[in-house]
Amino acid sequence: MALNKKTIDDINVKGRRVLVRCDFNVPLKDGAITDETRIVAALPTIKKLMNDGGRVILCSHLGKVKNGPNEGESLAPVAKSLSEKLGKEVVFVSDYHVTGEAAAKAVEAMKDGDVILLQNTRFRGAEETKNGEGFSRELADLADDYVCDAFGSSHRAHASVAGVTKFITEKGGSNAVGYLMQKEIEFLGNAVENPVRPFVAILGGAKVADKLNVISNLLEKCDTLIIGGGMAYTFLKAQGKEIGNSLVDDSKLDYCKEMMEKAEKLGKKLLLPVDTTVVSAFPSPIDAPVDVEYVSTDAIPADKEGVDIGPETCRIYSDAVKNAKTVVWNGPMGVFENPTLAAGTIAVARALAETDATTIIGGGDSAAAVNQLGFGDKMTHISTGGGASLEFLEGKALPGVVAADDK
Ligand SMILES: Nc1ncnc2c1ncn2[C@@H]1O[C@H](COP(=O)(O)OP(=O)(O)O)[C@@H](O)[C@H]1O
Ligand SMILES: O=C(OP(=O)(O)O)[C@H](O)COP(=O)(O)O
Repeated sequence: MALNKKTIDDINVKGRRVLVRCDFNVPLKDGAITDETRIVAALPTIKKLMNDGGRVILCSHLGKVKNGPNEGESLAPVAKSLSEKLGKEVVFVSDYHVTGEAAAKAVEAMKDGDVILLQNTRFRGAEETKNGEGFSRELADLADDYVCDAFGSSHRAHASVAGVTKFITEKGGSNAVGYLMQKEIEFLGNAVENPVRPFVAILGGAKVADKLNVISNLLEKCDTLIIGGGMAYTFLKAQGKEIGNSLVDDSKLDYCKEMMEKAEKLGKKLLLPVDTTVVSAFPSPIDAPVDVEYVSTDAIPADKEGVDIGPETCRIYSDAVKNAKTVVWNGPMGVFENPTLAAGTIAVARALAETDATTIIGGGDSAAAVNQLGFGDKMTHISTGGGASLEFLEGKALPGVVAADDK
């Protein structure tokens, strides 16, 4: 699938300041990066721009930043990892203002081929997430050209993904996409344009509100839709079941009912867990020892929380992917970070590893899960985007792609 957008092969960056939006939203534990997939995936674009003599200004978000700027969501560990991987110091601008005086000074000191990393763009709050013109302009002021290589964030119309391009254009610069964007879109486009059937989609994880929305379009494309993880309980509640303290989006109960009706009307299989692993309290820290019970989804105790699919559901879901020819999976089946709650995610990962289907895994945590559990090299493609790959598969335009200049 050809992407009719300007790419980094179409621009000459020698001596120019190039702002590069990456998706460095990596999982962290005690300040250490637990999965570097997204960093490794960004390297080809960064190296190309360095080798061409560009002055590479990297930016990204990390986490949701719900309580304002904080060291726990600083990009400092990413700068360290990048420096090691590039064999050259990546200067980290730790200023929480992201585009302040410190950033301007660091940019001014750059020589051709240098790389710096700005602080977490979400430290600017709604200015970033509401695509604010002021912050977009400040970002553009730091650079001559802009490159979007943040595939995992390309479904977000945020200042550093979309808004910034308007001001780069105003000053006569180029807005291009990087190699990772090209690679992801070409691969996903080819795999799902005419998917080899049966086509099974598997959804899980914790970003319930976001991901419930993709189901309507996905049902039209796939043959079977499997729901696990934190996504499942809103469906179960919509069926009138008790879900205890499990994750839920109460505003989506009617929507879930509609989706179950839609699946039936279209003759598509929509699989929900028949049993679930429950705990009395969510483990803290997440990998702390925990006592579990396995219960039918018809009998979840009101004071318990569902944190993984149960053993019978593992069998049903593994069976459901056996004869698939294309599988797209986004979102872990349970709280896989805890070894006691990883069984569902392991079962599905193993089932995918054993099929001869084209298997596409999307999402930061899903990629981390598959890699940590040792199935990474058994999958056809591990996408750096979860929500982004789902929206792309739905056929939606991605703001990060739309904002790039046409060829
Ligand atoms: N039943 C559940 N309850 C709470 N959290 C869950 C549940 N199942 C999975 N999760 C969590 O979902 C997170 C991943 O969700 P998400 O960000 O949507 O996936 P991805 O990054 O792959 O797109 C993991 O941290 C995992 O612990
Ligand atoms: O991790 C991400 O998405 P994903 O969990 O869907 O893979 C991206 O970095 C986007 O992050 P966001 O969902 O906080 O905007």
